[in-house]
Amino acid sequence: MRGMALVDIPGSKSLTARALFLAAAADGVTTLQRPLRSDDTEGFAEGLTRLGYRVGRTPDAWQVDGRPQGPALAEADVYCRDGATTARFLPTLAAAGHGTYRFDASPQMRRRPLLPLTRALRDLGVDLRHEEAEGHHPLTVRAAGVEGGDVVLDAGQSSQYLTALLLLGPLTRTGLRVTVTDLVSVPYVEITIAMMRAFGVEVGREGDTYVVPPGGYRATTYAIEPDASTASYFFAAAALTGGEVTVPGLGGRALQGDLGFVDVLRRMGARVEVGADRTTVSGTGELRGLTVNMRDISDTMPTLAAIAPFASGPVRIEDVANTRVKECDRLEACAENLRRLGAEVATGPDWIEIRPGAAGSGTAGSGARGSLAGADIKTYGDHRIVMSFAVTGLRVPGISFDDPGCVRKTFPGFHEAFAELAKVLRKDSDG
Ligand SMILES: O=C(O)C1=C[C@@H](OP(=O)(O)O)[C@@H](O)[C@H](O)C1
Ligand SMILES: C=C(OP(=O)(O)O)C(=O)O
Repeated sequence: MRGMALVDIPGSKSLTARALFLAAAADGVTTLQRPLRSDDTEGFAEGLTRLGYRVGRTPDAWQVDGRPQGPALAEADVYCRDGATTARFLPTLAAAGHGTYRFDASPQMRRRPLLPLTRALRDLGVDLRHEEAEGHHPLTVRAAGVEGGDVVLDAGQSSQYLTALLLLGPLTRTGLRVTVTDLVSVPYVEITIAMMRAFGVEVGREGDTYVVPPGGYRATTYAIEPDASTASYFFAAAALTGGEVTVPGLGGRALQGDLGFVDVLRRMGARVEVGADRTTVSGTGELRGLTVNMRDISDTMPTLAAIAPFASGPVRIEDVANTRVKECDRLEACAENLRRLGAEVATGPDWIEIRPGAAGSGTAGSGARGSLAGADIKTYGDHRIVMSFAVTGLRVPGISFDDPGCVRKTFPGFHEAFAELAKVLRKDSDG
């Protein structure tokens, strides 16, 4: 019998970060139900606390006292850890207040860019200075409120720049018009707009221009969906092993574009059912190669790369240049680790191609089950490298990680949860 599992996935990082921003900026007290408890989101909540917001936390819900006028403290020092949402959204929130706010981040996050966002904030009159490298943390915002107006933004590296500005819009005196010259990860902007609506703000669109009215946010009670990027590892596990995984709470109504990863698995041969409020992926034994554009869902690129050697044909993932400026250079990290396992891989500026089976094994086209060998995966402190190659580990014994704990960024309990799933999948394939 095939292994069947119902997997409870923790809350979405992206929804939790946005909800914390919106709650802090809203007029009134907001309750977030089922927020993600992980290093990124706890870092975000801690950052709010450092700015003087009150964030009450119980295991199942967080409560935030909104302050439409901005941070309660006139001075603060905020450490954003590894979280890009924290490092990009919080200085933007602070800009709407009055005071001097310094932001720093981990060495990993310090390396990641934010210049297009800080330039746009400066264009809007915000006094923002980078302390060391231009366009990187640490930085200081001397905030005196934001008037609003028109701004042009290149969000070709990260949609988070646009999200930050959209979230800021209702806190400006006259509203914001943001014209984008380029944009990646579009579904994340759609999440932002949908969540702003839930907090009482309607974002308009005129071609490439996003129009945000002034007037502030309304507090609410907001339930966080399970994290669709996290769910990708569990869905991939089903497709890879011939098992079946159902994730409740993520279905047709979900806001997150990363649930679209199941469409990739469907194209490869898995059976996929997306209900209104749950999604099931069943492996069929077939895993076909494909060429796929992952510009919209690039957090799931490593998930696909990690199962790609088991496909019957080449897997080519395109238009994912911005995965080079995530927690690590994910295209090279995936390629390097796949090669450590013995797979044949090529990369270009914005693509990766993985050939079936092991390099030089002459088994191309057979899926080469079993021909890869275990290795110590170099994680570069990237949670997604660990979680992705844990999926590979369902078929390749002897995989270990130089930093397994970095999953704390989005899913501290990942290893326990994944071991549970592996047990279910293994038990049923044994018996
Ligand atoms: O807005 C967000 O919550 C996110 C946007 C995406 O980043 P980019 O827009 O930089 O691709 C995604 O990779 C990240 O994990 C979360
Ligand atoms: C890229 C990621 O995170 P962030 O940009 O929010 O740090 C991620 O979670 O894969």
